[in-house]
Amino acid sequence: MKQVPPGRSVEVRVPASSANLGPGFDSIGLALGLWDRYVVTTSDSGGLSIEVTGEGAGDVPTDDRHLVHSTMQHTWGVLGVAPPAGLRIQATNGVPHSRGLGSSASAIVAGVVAAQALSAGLGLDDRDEAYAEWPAPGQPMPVDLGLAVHVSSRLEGHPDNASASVLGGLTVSWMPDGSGLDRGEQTVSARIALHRDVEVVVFVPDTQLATRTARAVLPATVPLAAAAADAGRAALLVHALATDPSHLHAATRDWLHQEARRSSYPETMELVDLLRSQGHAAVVSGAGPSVLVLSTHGSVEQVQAGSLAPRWERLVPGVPEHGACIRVR
Ligand SMILES: Nc1ncnc2c1ncn2[C@@H]1O[C@H](COP(=O)(O)OP(=O)(O)O)[C@@H](O)[C@H]1O
Ligand SMILES: N[C@@H](CCOP(=O)(O)O)C(=O)O
Repeated sequence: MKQVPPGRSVEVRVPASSANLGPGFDSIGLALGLWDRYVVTTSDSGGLSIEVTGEGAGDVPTDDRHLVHSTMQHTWGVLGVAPPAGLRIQATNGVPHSRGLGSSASAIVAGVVAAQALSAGLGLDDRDEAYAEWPAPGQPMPVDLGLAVHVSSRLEGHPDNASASVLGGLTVSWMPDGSGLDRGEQTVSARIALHRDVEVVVFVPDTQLATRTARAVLPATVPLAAAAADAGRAALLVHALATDPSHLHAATRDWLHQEARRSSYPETMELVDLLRSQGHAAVVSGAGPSVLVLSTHGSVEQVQAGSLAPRWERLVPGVPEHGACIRVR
């Protein structure tokens, strides 16, 4: 088996994401302009070194349990290459953890694309011909984004966050035969151009909620009427985001997951209810507890938390056109 060579270094930047956007549960995602940055370097001396600054510093493990590291090992297994003898990961994290902003997906995507990039030129596929020589520092390093969507979605367990972090912008993801993530199907994503007027506001609380905990309260089955209503609104949501933002308020109604999780994030729903009563297209961001408002450039200043403001940090992060970026160091 070929081994990832020593002496390679890449810089990887990956954006946050907001999943669901109301009715698009487990399928629709939007990249947000909050970024994690990693420098990943291989060496010929054994051992692992991980340094973390920013979000998660002091909380995430800095040994082989670190999510970026474990994801890289998994990805090298998928690619059929042996890991390098030594690995250094320097993380500067800007994506808040356990706030419904896709931090775990960002970390997983970083691990997948870093592993792909560092294995370039090993003759693993046709694309590799171009990397017979390791590129000069500063060069962008393209990777197979379709593979990145698939591998990161399977590791994350749902494709909405990971797809947006890989591709940027607005994404809709699905499994071609519809039988779910746990049977090995390829995950596919469509990248949809956002209407130029769309702008987003995010309200981030101090409190955290693990996605696993928020998923545990969801029912295994839902009434047909709820599924039908969400399907219609999800279709309208794509139209509203791509073509006609005047429909955003109606398009962000959801009957599948937000009410079922209300007791997990009462303050989140209090803010969602307040903003929606004022006509803003507010939703729970991912599994919460952050709140996302889909607005327009002209209306964004009107999107305020009012009397609830002290509990929330208000951000206008922008929606990046591109997702994960990889450069040679
Ligand atoms: N950049 C990162 N580096 C290492 N671990 C991370 C990173 N981001 C997230 N994680 C792990 O993922 C957990 C949060 O994941 P999750 O509950 O899915 O919330 P989120 O909505 O932020 O994705 C963190 O507690 C941490 O264990
Ligand atoms: N579709 C998922 C999205 C979870 O997003 P996160 O950012 O909270 O991890 C869900 O709603 O469970």
